[in-house]
Amino acid sequence: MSLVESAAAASDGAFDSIPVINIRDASTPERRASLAHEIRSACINVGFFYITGHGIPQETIDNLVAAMESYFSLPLETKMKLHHKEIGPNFKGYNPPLGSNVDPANMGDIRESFFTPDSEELVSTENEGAMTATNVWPSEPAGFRDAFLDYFHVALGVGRLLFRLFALALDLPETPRTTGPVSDGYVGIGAHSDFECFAMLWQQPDIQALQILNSEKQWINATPIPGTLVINIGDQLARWTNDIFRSTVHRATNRTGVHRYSVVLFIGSDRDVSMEAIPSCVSADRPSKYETITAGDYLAKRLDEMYYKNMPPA
Ligand SMILES: O=C(O)CCC(=O)C(=O)O
Ligand SMILES: [Fe+2]
Repeated sequence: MSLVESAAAASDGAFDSIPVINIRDASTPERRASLAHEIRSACINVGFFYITGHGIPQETIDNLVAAMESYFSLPLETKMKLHHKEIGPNFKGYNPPLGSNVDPANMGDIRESFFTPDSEELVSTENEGAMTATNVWPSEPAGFRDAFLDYFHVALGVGRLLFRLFALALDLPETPRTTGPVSDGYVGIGAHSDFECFAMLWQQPDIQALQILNSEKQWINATPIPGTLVINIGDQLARWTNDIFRSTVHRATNRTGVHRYSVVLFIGSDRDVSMEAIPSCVSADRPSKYETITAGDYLAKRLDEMYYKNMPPA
């Protein structure tokens, strides 16, 4: 079936569960084709899936979570010394509770976070706009940077494999070169779709917080499954696929009274890539929905809304 036909035959987002896909064995073209088939169905129907068999050692995750626990339990004044809005416009550093508001219907996102946006070898230290320029690291705890980069390097390998599988799921060559009961108000992070191609989320076991919205306007729990990462499609990939791959709205709220940690790695397209619908995702019945924009300009616009424009008056 073509992509457009698969999309027309799909369930139209009335999902009630999130698929689990084991990516452990992706070494042969046959296995990758079979994984791509599963991923295609998950992306068309849900926009979210869990992966098992990702190969990120538990110790790497444990070290990162321990570093996060030490960092986030520092006094607010210490963390505020690296407030990203003071450092500059490029989203590097600490983001305090209520420092963002992703859903303009809300008053603010309660979660706090730290932006460590890029691998030091990969990212340009030039100021080229949102999420570029030199990384910022807290001076304590001492192991924060190493713990983060250890996780980042392994997780990026998983992200690169997923990119190949997404390409296969879109009938493209594996290595394409593209030219072109929660109350509202304050929640951990309000209802939103992600901005980049896809996100890879490690979430703390035992705490239910992440929920994803289906077409019936029901919130479906993305309950933590130990040993998995949650993968979800973001808006860049939805634009490329003319919404055949679903960028599903989600939110996270922790009402347990116990701290919850999550690690989100957003995998996006290079900044200068122009995001135009893939031809196989467009037909007479399904005209192209989005204007063409570069990935960098799109990301900058969305970040500006979330961290500045949507903020309620102080
Ligand atoms: O913490 C979570 O479970 C989700 C966070 C999220 O959706 C985001 O940072 O975009
Ligand atoms: Fe998100």
